[in-house]
Amino acid sequence: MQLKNDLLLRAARGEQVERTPVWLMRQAGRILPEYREVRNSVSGFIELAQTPELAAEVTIQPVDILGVDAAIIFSDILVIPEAMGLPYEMVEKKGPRFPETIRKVSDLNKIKVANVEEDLGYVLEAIKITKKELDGRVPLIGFAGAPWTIFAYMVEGAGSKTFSKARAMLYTEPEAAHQLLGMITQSTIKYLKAQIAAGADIVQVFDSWAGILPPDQYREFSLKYISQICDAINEVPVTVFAKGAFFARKDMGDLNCETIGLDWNMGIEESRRLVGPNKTLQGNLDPAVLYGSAKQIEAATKRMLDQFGSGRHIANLGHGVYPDTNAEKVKVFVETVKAYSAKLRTEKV
Ligand SMILES: Cc1c2[nH]c(c1CCC(=O)O)Cc1[nH]c(c(CCC(=O)O)c1C)Cc1[nH]c(c(CCC(=O)O)c1C)Cc1[nH]c(c(C)c1CCC(=O)O)C2
Repeated sequence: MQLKNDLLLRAARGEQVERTPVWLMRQAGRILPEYREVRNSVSGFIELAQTPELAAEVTIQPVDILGVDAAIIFSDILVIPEAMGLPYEMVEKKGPRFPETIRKVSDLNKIKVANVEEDLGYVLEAIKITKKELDGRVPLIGFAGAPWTIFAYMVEGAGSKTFSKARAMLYTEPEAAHQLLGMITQSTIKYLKAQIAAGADIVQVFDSWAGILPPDQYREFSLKYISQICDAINEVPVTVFAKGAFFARKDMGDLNCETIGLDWNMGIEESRRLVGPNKTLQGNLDPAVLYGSAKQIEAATKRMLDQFGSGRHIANLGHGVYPDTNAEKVKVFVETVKAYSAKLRTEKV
């Protein structure tokens, strides 16, 4: 099916665009009252994510309501550990929890490489329904967690400020760590390929906990596996977002992917120098700017667009939108990107 708005895909591939495409990480979710309504009609997040018709509905809400240039499939990065044999719970107001964890070599017997069609069929079905209902309005983004971030949850068993158990394992059980990272990587490649076969137009890898590793360990235990994923996925453009990995930007410039996500601590001009000219950059407005006035949001968004200039860029926040953000403020961000980038790009030509 021909897309009516393919700005995101063209920007990812480095082609000319009339204006900068814009979407928000975590756009499908609690910032929208319409989401909360659907969410309240079921037992919780997991049931919602596992009901393809409802997952498709909340995936499309931000396209209708916020006017973003892409939909991202409603799911979670933690479906991979579940498909590998470690189920998760979503504890209200606290986040994910794994009753079983991996800490040592023998624990690897509890898990397997995911059987994607069988165990994640509900995500693939949600993608198919979403594609049909979007009817080519905007591209659909598929996603997965980066192996290191998934490892961190599987070992730690929950979110954490330090992920000290996961970090300890890199020293105490490095071989088991590599085995687990390898299994996650294989599962993730199968999963992303299945999402693409089901209709995802582009995929993003989230390394949310990149920033807690020292640079040498980041290279050995994270980038190595992200690089395998990038090499395996050639069907659609790939985006890598590694939160806090400011020290790895130069290495990320060598990844076999189209787009690198920046968080809001990463300087834009410095990132362009480090990453080089051959990648699209995505980001990176501070999500807290959306707590400011409409005037402040407009000014900060314009400043960001000026800094990215006429180079390859997809506008986004520097991390997921905070759940208590007012949706009207998100619209100010989206509208400002659309209007101001169109003006910048016509002036520059
Ligand atoms: C680390 C991570 C997770 N999940 C995700 C990441 C990587 C991105 C990031 O760094 O933010 C990714 C994710 N999670 C969700 C999406 C859906 C699509 C989107 O709108 O971006 C995506 C892309 C839905 C979700 N995932 C979750 C919710 C909230 C559940 C609810 O409705 O109560 C949603 C909408 C739950 C979740 N899931 C996770 C946590 C820590 C939590 C609890 C805290 C929180 O709510 O943010 C793990």
